[in-house]
Amino acid sequence: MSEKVFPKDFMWGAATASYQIEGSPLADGAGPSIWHRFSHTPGNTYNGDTGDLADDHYNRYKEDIALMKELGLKAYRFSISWSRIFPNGKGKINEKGVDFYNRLVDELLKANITPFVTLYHWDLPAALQDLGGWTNRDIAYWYTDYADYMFQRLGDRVKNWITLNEPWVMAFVGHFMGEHAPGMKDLYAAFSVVNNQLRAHSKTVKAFREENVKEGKIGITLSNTSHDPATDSQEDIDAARLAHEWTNYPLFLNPIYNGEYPSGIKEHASVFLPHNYENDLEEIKEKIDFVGINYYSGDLVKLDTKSFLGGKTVERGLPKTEMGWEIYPEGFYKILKGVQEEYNPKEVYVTENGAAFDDSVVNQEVHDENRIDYLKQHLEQALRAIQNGVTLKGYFVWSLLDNFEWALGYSKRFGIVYVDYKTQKRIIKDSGKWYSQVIKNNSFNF
Ligand SMILES: N#[N+]C[C@@H]1[C@@H](O)[C@H](O)[C@@H](O)[C@@H]2O[C@H]12
Repeated sequence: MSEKVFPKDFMWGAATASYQIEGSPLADGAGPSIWHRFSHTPGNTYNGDTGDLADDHYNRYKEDIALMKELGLKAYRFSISWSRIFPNGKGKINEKGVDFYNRLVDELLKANITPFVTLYHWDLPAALQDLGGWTNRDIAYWYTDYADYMFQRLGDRVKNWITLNEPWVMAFVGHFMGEHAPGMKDLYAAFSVVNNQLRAHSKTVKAFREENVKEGKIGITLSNTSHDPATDSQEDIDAARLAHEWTNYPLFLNPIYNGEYPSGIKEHASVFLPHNYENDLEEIKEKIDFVGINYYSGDLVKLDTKSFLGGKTVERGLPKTEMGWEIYPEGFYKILKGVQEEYNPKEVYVTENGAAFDDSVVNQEVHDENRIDYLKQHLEQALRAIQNGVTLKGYFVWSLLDNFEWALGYSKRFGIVYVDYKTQKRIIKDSGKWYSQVIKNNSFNF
């Protein structure tokens, strides 16, 4: 057995998102989000599940923060529901919505837990969707006004800000595949959403600098799947590279760091980018303080001229999680090493990593050895990345609690804490107890 020791002050945390855990989506003057609308539309979610109750975190946040303290979390990543603050997305402010997040932040600080706030985790105010949502160029102003208002209200206590969560998923799963809110199936719309999210992100970074949030840092969280070529043929190598540029961090970091879309996207997909997008690139190029990396799995990519951007994924035959995703820890290292080599961010945080398994309660315990194994294997790769020059400063496990897994509803459990949705009872899983020891020792045995 070898002990894997992390750097001193490594930021150990857990992550959640507003619509996935809070419940009470319309409480105290909040407006509906596109996920409230989407989940209440029959056929859109597993079993017709909605976020109406979820983990009832809106009412149980103190209990959940006590759990975080018991686990010994150093940090907690959560998102703000835009439509609690601006019920119509802009204009009238809902003070009771602001008050909830003020109380949440104050309770975290009382527990000596550092808040990491995600300003947008997919729950757009429905009123803005009625104006075109992320396909409307004006969203960049609406979003920046919302973000700037949050800097003003919480910036005295919240020092770590994430503008957008997984903008690729928002753009393509929500606007091309139609499987997430708002349920569109339009590739041109999806690419305009990419561009408008980048415009909104960079305008917000500028607003953040102007607000001069003392000791504040701002970044973006990006989804990633490790894509390797299925064979060593040049066509598969090219297809894998293109899949990487399209679905992973380059699609957003290349404009942010280099002021242009990745070369493969310009060559093979520029027709889908908005007219005159080039005029936005100078403004989009705006320094950020950290990059958030989300990672779950990897795949192999093979040339397939019938697929978008000419690549289809094939499997390695590895063990899978309940999501049907192959468990590929090596890919975690490749993504972390890759982002450092390609963009050299000042700081990197793993803002999500975790797994869904078929958890069951036995005598009020949850023995999820498979999740412990998944976390061990991935943390080993995270440490390897640090030892190989990656400026990795922290790790947020996804997720603190079992929660609403979007279109899959409550059928998938990612938490290190089990939630009985009927009774709202929380049970710390064996993985939560294991993770708590990792945090306490800043190390683990492998
Ligand atoms: N699926 N899955 C789990 C997890 C999802 O629950 C998060 O909300 C997203 O940020 C990201 O997709 C990852």
